[in-house]
Amino acid sequence: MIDGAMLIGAEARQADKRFTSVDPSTGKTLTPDFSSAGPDAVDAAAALAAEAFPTYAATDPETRAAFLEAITDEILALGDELILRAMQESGLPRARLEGERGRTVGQLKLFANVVRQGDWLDATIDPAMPDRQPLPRPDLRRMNVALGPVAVFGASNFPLAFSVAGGDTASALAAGCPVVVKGHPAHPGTGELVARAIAKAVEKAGLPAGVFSYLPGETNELGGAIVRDPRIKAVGFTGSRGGGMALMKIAAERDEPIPVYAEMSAINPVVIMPHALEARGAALAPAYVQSLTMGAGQFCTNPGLVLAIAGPALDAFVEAAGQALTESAPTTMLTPGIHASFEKGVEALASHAAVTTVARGKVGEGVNQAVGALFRTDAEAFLADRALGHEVFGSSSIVVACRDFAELKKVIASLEGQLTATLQIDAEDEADAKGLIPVLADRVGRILVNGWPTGVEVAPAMVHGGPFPATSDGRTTSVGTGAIYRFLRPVSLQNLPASLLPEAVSDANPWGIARRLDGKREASPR
Ligand SMILES: NC(=O)C1=CN([C@@H]2O[C@H](COP(=O)(O)OP(=O)(O)OC[C@H]3O[C@@H](n4cnc5c(N)ncnc54)[C@H](O)[C@@H]3O)[C@@H](O)[C@H]2O)C=CC1
Ligand SMILES: O=C(O)CCC(=O)C(=O)O
Repeated sequence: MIDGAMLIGAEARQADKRFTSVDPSTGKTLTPDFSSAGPDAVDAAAALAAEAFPTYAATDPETRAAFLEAITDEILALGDELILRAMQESGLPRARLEGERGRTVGQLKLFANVVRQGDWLDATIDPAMPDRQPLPRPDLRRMNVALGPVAVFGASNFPLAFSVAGGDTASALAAGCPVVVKGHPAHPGTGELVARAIAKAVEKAGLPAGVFSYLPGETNELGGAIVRDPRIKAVGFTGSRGGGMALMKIAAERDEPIPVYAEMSAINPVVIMPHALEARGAALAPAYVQSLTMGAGQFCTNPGLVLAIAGPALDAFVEAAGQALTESAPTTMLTPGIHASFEKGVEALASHAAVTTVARGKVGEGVNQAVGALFRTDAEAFLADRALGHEVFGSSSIVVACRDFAELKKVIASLEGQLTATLQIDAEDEADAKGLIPVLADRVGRILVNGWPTGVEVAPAMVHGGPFPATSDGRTTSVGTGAIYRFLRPVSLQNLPASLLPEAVSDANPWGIARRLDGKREASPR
């Protein structure tokens, strides 16, 4: 059911102030209208979350894992209503949204297994050494504990997998943190459906209602009020650099500053190494254009920058890429605002004196259509104007021709922090590529070879992060099992009698988790 409510724990409430969403493919306003949550709702949701925190954080792994799995059941039970609403609100096609639902459910299940397996607790026991000279060693036991209620800002470009029940929510709930979601105003109906599914799972699991609340709204005041609330202890965010920075500032200025894990902007350099360029430059073009234009280019992993050494092989690549882009179909963007900012970004590049427009995609009928754009410049111009390295969110990319390898390295070193870097290499390029790895690792969260950066695997070894401004904290990842560590902190317990020890570090190990005992990894009892 969608009736425009906000969810304060189990309670669906309507706010007097309302907002609407639009179908970006038609520009028409959708029904119903939605509650625009105000300060009272923030206060009530944060109070419930704080009340729920001690009980929820103390749940045993099996209870918490079963709850995460119950959320997946409730999401799947929404059936086609969820997909149809998400299609209407985002302009994304059915197949993409069905895939995204699969990813959302898969992420929750993955975190359920993570919770059961127990490595996230990092349980570490250094037994007492009462006879040690010159001083005895105390009994020390360390484990991770949940931070407290977490605010989650869903992303517009993944209305399921990075939104209400997305990776931030899944990892925070897995860590034992209640979640207050600030719903993205571009897909409030989708958000409400998923929020109601989570609330049902909370109820069925017999957990305190404050484990999850959902606050829809279109104002910056709402987001600010959630982050300012003293009961909120961490923030997960995916969106614009401006939005992420604003929330970081608010969080830092609180009486008690809190961490903000914001994933913001990136242009994801692709380096085509000389032998690969020579041998198969033109052949690389179609896959590059496909990665660039997929989903109207609305991925933070979109390949927005190509670096290579100038010459006939690069010219052939650019020509083939231009040709492929010319044939690319226009695609509906997520919101009128995102479309307008894409057009503005493309216009700024197109009118730049040092930039050539190589090609544009097909122009279509209708509103909010992304027409792909490919540009070319040289390294000197790129290095002289930082604006050329700013993200244009959508299917826009710029090829930078470098004089030689030294200049190419200079361009890489000049880049802001990025989510990804891609190397296209042949066997003969490997020696030079090896030298680039540390330079790239200094700038990005993920380095990939002979692939394309869009499409992030949800896996234990994934890093979807990177130095600022790709994210606000390059020590973390927002995708994959590592995302749980953003919402945990270590606590050391010294000389506690057995009766006071939490299960995770008690001698009996009733949860059967793998631990580190006296510096050595214990064999996993599982
Ligand atoms: N890094 C990424 O993955 C993504 C980046 N973007 C970028 O963001 C632009 C706009 O897209 P949106 O999804 O609308 O992102 P946005 O950053 O404008 O909004 C994201 C969420 O943060 C809230 N918010 C934004 N600014 C705020 C502020 N100053 N104070 C409090 N709350 C605030 C919004 O209400 C929304 O819930 C795109 O054109 C693109 O450049 C968008 C989607 C994903
Ligand atoms: O490419 C993907 O699968 C994920 C990209 C992403 O995280 C984003 O666009 O926000």
